[in-house]
Amino acid sequence: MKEETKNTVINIQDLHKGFGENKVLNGFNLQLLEGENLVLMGKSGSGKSVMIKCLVGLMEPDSGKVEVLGREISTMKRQELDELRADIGFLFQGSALYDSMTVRENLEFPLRRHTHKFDLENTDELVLEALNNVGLPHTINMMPAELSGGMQRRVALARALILKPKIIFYDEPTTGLDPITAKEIILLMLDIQKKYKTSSLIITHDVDCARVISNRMILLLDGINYAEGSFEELSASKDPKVMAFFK
Ligand SMILES: Nc1ncnc2c1ncn2[C@@H]1O[C@H](COP(=O)(O)OP(=O)(O)OP(=O)(O)O)[C@@H](O)[C@H]1O
Repeated sequence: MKEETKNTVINIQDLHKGFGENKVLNGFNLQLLEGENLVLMGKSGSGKSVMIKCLVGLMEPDSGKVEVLGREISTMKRQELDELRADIGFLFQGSALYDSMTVRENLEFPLRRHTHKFDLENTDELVLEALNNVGLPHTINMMPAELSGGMQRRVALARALILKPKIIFYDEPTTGLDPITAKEIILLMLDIQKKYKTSSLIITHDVDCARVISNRMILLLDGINYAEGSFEELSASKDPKVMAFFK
């Protein structure tokens, strides 16, 4: 399929957001196409989290357009936003599993929050399907503390997938993992994209992760989408500011 015929699932145009004198986003643009793995790179403090918060309606932009799955976020009511969030899976930095809950309970949690989308009678089936997707069905009754870091990340991925989201946000999916486990997570992300045709926005500093997973990349610098292109294009750039991302 040609790129221009694909649907745009996220459309951010001319986004501005500042805190007093601190102008964080200064006319930032981003389009995520259906089925695409888009990697967003930006230095610490460049505004990646601020952008994600604007995307899911947790922060109000100063100006600009933010559309997710064809809907303008600023016009949506609280309940509509909640329903939209059921179409978005999150994999946060450091897994963020609930320590006091078993793996099963962790996975059931999003199902209970979004009963409009799923029938709770199918919970067991959905939990097992999600765990099978990440190769960990045997951990269902274990506590997060009993799992290795890589296994916790995979369970967190299963939890992000359980609502069969149209879009997944990955925030530093490989941070804190050894290179082999990081690679396993990246391959799993690729498998999942193939199987469910999800569109993914991946925030990472990990150049290897970006190389393997990205169809396209955006570099966030000085509050704007400073550079955009494939990994090959950007990593061959002679612009010192772009080169700094690939060192
Ligand atoms: N609620 C807030 N109030 C004031 N300033 C904020 C708020 N949230 C974020 N900022 C500021 O916005 C800037 C961007 O922060 P943000 O958390 O988006 O960075 P980031 O790119 O996600 O960084 P990291 O890679 O370290 O997670 C920082 O200067 C931060 O201090």
